[in-house]
Amino acid sequence: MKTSIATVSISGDLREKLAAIAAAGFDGVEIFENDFLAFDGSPAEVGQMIRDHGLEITLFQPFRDFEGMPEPYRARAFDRAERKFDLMQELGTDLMLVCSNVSPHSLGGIDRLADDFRELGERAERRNLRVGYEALAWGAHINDHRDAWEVVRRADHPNIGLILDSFHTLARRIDVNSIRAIPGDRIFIVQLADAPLVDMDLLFWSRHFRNMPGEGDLPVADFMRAVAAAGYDGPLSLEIFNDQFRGGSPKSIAIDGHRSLLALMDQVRRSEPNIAIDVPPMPDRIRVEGVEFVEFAASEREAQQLTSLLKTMGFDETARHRTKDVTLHRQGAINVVVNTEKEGLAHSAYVMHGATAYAMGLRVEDAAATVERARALGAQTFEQPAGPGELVIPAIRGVGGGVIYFLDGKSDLGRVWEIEFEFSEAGTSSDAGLVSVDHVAQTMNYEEMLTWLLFYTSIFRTRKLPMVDVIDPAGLVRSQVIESDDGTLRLTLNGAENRRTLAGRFIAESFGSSVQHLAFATRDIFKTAAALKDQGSQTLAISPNYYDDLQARFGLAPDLTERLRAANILYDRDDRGEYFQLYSPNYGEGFFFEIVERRDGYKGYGAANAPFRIAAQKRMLGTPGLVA
Ligand SMILES: O=C(O)c1ccc(O)c(O)c1
Ligand SMILES: [Mg+2]
Repeated sequence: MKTSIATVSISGDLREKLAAIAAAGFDGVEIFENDFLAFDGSPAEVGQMIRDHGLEITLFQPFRDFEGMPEPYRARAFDRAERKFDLMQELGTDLMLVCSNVSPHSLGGIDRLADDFRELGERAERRNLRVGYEALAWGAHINDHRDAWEVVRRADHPNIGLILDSFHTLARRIDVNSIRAIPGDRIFIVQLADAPLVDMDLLFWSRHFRNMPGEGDLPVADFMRAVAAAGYDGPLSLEIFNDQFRGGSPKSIAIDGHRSLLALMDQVRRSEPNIAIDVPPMPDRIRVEGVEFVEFAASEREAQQLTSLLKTMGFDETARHRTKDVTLHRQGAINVVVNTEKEGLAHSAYVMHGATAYAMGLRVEDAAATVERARALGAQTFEQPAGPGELVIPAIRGVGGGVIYFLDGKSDLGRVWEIEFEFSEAGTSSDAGLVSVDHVAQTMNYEEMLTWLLFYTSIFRTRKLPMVDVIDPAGLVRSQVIESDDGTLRLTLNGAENRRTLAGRFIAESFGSSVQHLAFATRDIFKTAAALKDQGSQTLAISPNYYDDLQARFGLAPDLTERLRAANILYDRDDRGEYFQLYSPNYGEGFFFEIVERRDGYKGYGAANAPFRIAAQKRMLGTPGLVA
C-alpha cells in the first residue's frame, strides 16, 4: 500500500508540511497548487526538496474548469494545461487532477467532454504525463463519479483515467458498488476523506469539515472495499480540507492521517479476505475486558488527601508495593493505585501536572498483541526499567503523555497484585458498594479530540457516539463518548475551547490534558450515598431548582424526587432505563469522582445533567475552604 497526503491537509508552509508528512511515514504527497504558488522556491527546487524527504509526488492538483468550454475559453484551457504540464515536468510528477467544471460558461454533453479529454490525453502522452478526471460533488455538469467514468471511458485514451474521491461520492450518497465495475487500472488515484454528518451545502461541507477516515461519519471503509474490489492498488491519498487542521500541529495531523490509512486498510482487508491488500500485518482491533486499575501520581501530602477522600468513598488501603512508594486501594473490582515515587514516569507526571491520574491499566486477552497493534498504528510504546521481582507491563503512551498498561491472563500479568504488592491483614471495613469503573473522563483541548478519538477507535474494538455539546456558564465543552459494545470500556473525551470553562481551567491548572474524572459504578446509589455520609464524605451540592424541573420533566414520584434532592443525586432516563449520578468535591487541580448507577440497561452518560453539575462545581470552586 502506497500512502499519500495532499499538502492542503496540513498546516504550515510547504517546508513544514513536507517535514511532517515525511516524518509520519507517508510515501508520497499531492501538491496542492496553492501551496506551491505561495512558496518561493522554483519547481525544480520543490521537486528536489520532496525527493530529499524520500517522498514522491503522487499528484499535481487541481486543474479547474477545463472540459466542455466554448471558444475562446476552450483554447485558453488547453494553453493553461500546457503551462501546467511544463510545471509538472519541472516538479517531477506525471499525474494531474482535473476536477469537473464549475464555470457558468461550461457546456454539458458527455461526448463533448470526452472529446476534450481525448485531445488532452494526446497532449499529455507527448510528454509522458497522465491526467485523471474527478467529479466534484458540486460540478456544473459532472458531479457523480459514474458520469466522470463515462467521460473517461468514451475519451478512450490510455493517458486519461478516473480519479475517485470518497468525499464526493459519499457526500452525495452515491452507491459505492458502482465502483466495483470500473477497471482498476483506469483509476489513476484514489483520494480519501471522511466528514461528520452535518446538513449543509456540499461545497462548504467539503472545504471546511473533511477529516481523516474514521474521524467522521461517512462509510469510507465501504467505499474502499469497492475500490479494492475494482482491482485498484495505487496510492491512497488523503485530501483533507479542514479549518481546524489548517491551524493545528503539522506533526500530529500527519501522524493521525497515516494512522487513519493503516487502520482503514486493515479493516478493509478483514472484510475483503479474498482481495490481496498490501497493508502491514497487525492483530485485529483489541477487545478490552475492563479497566483493571487507575493510577495517580501525587506528592506525599496530596497522596494523604487523596487517600482520605478515597476512604470516605469506601476504599481502604488494601496493599502496599513491595519495593516502591505505591499503595493500592481496592473496592469491588476497582483498583486505585497511588504512586508517590520520586523518580520514573509517575514522578515526571506529577512534576508536570500536579496530582494526576496519569495511568490506567486495561484488561485484554493478549497484552503483547495489544501493544503490537498499537505500535503498528504508530502509537508510542512505553517501557520503564523494572525493579527486582517486578513485572514488565506492556504499555503505550496516551492522552497528555499518560500511560495505558495492558494486563492479560496469559502470563504473570494477571497476578500483578500478588506479585508486586503486600496485602494488609485487616480486611476492608468501609465498603460503600462501589463495584467497578464505569467510565474514565479525559479532558483535553478541543483540537486534540479527533486525534484521541482515532487513537482509541483504531486500536480498540470501540465505537464513538455522536458528539454532544455541554454548556458551561463560561463556554461550550464538547463531549465525545468512546465505548465498547458491552460497556467494558467507556471513555468520555471532553474538549475545551477556552480556559474559563471548568474543563479549560483544568487543562490550564494541570498543564495539559489528562483524566479529569473517574466514575465508579454502584448497584444501589442510595445505599452508597448513605455509606458516604456515614464516612463523613461531602457531595457536590446541586441546585434545588434542578429537582423541581426533574419532577416536572420525568413525572417522578414526589418521594423519589425528595430522596434525590436530599442526597444530591442527579437523575436521567432513556428508553431502556434510569441513571443516577453523585459527585465528589474537587480534588487537586479540579479532578473529581463520580458515582453512578445504571438501571435496566441505561446506555447514556447523563449529558443533560452536565450543565447543572458544572455550575455546582463552579460554585464550589468559588467558595474558599470547600475545595479539597
Ligand atoms: O474543493 C475543491 O475545489 C476541490 C479541488 C480538488 C479536489 O480534489 C477536491 O476534492 C475538491
Ligand atoms: Mg478530491
